[in-house]
Amino acid sequence: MTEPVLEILNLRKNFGALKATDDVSLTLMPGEIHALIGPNGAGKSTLIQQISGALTPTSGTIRFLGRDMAGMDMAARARAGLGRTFQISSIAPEFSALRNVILAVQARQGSSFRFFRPVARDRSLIEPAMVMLERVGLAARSRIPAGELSHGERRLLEIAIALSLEPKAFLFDEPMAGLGADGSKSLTALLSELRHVAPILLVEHDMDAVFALADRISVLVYGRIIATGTVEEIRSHPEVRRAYLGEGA
Ligand SMILES: Nc1ncnc2c1ncn2[C@@H]1O[C@H](COP(=O)(O)OP(=O)(O)OP(=O)(O)O)[C@@H](O)[C@H]1O
Repeated sequence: MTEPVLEILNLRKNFGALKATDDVSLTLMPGEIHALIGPNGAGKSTLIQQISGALTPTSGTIRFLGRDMAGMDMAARARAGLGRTFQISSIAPEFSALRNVILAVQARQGSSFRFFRPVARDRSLIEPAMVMLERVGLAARSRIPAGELSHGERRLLEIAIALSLEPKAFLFDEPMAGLGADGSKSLTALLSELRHVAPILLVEHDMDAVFALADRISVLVYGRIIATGTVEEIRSHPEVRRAYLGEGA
């Protein structure tokens, strides 16, 4: 049987009396996009933050590639292959798009032997960095300072940086936020391909994107998962329609 890449078991996070995560169990399987949807305040960010290591669960287990992540901080989880973007921006605005990706490639390769070498002329860093920029469609913008890129382009640059770290799973927290229709469309196409690089746990309010992308959807309401299923199962689920999508959905 195929093992999940990420497995969450009976996770709970209390903020005082508030059960922000209330006995959540879910899996992320190889090759899939698993979308997590729910109304504002349902606990989506709280859940993602526990997976990334920004918040410590009250109880429960998070396993990544079979390993219990309890006690691992955010950096250790990132090194283990948990790729996360959109909440902590890792972009240096004064550096070119290329240089931003080079720094990530260098971090991945380990920089100790390169310390005194001029990074900008090191082909073993430039070539893989350009491959990442090409993959996200930013190759033609490689020389532009990151601070001058559009909002949508910075999203793509964040993905190129995340890709350089060779993730084994992606956590994407509202990647479509603030993008126009064109930006959402191209990011949707990119995420659809990225699932083959590493599976994606996707928190997203843009339901068009969710319905276009998700292999499975879990619906979170008041910290609890009320349903997990395919797009069709979730669209026709009576409790989901009542609690979240509305009867017109
Ligand atoms: N640090 C905190 N201390 C106390 N309560 C918190 C804290 N962080 C979140 N909460 C509460 O936990 C609940 C879940 O919040 P969370 O931000 O995870 O929801 P969300 O589903 O991500 O919402 P949104 O869609 O608006 O981003 C909310 O009631 C929120 O007010």
